[in-house]
Amino acid sequence: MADRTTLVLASGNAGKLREFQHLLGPLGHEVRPQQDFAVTEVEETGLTFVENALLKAREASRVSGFPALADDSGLDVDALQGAPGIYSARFAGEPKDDAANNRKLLEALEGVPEGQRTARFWCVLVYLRHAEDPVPHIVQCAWEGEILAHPRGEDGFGYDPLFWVPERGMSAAELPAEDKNRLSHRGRAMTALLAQLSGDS
Ligand SMILES: O=c1nc[nH]c2c1ncn2[C@H]1C[C@H](O)[C@@H](COP(=O)(O)OP(=O)(O)OP(=O)(O)O)O1
Ligand SMILES: [Mg+2]
Repeated sequence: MADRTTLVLASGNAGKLREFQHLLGPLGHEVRPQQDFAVTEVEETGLTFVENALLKAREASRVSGFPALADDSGLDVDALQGAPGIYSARFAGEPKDDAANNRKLLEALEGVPEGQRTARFWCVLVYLRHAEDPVPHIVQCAWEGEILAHPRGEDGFGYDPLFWVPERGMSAAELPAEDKNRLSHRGRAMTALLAQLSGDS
């Protein structure tokens, strides 16, 4: 990514937008939400995070004419054999609802004791220089944690209130934004993507 790139974030998620602006703004990059260009949500028909991220990035770049960054992410819970996984955003059905998803996750894990509630967030980032870019930059990162029995904290988004961060002894929704950005699946994936892109124009 060149110095001071303007890119479109191929996401309708305000929580992701906040985190990417925090990660990329200080480096001089302008992160514009896809809503600025009237990009509408694509159907996430892939069977993997990477396929879904590619679909989102391609559409946002096609419509906006800018390089696009897409994030497809989700929660992988061991006791649920990897669910909700790529279906995390709609775990409790349509329309997407974080509170309903969190309730459904707690129900699904009822009776599962501490120690067997291990989980991880996955984040797959795709960067396309243009809509027909045949060589997308792709990174995949996980963030290990455990699913709490009760929500804690007010910050973040999505499943953050139920995601225990062992290395910090608090939930992801209790972590200061700066710390979440440094530790999280998304923060570390962005760092890895920037490393991959350095030297690229
Ligand atoms: O740091 C996170 N903290 C809490 N929850 C998170 C995080 N990262 C992903 N998640 C959850 C939210 C959503 O339930 C799913 C992502 O689904 P995903 O399709 O990638 O995003 P989305 O539909 O909200 O927005 P969009 O597709 O427009 O980018 O995983
Ligand atoms: Mg989505």
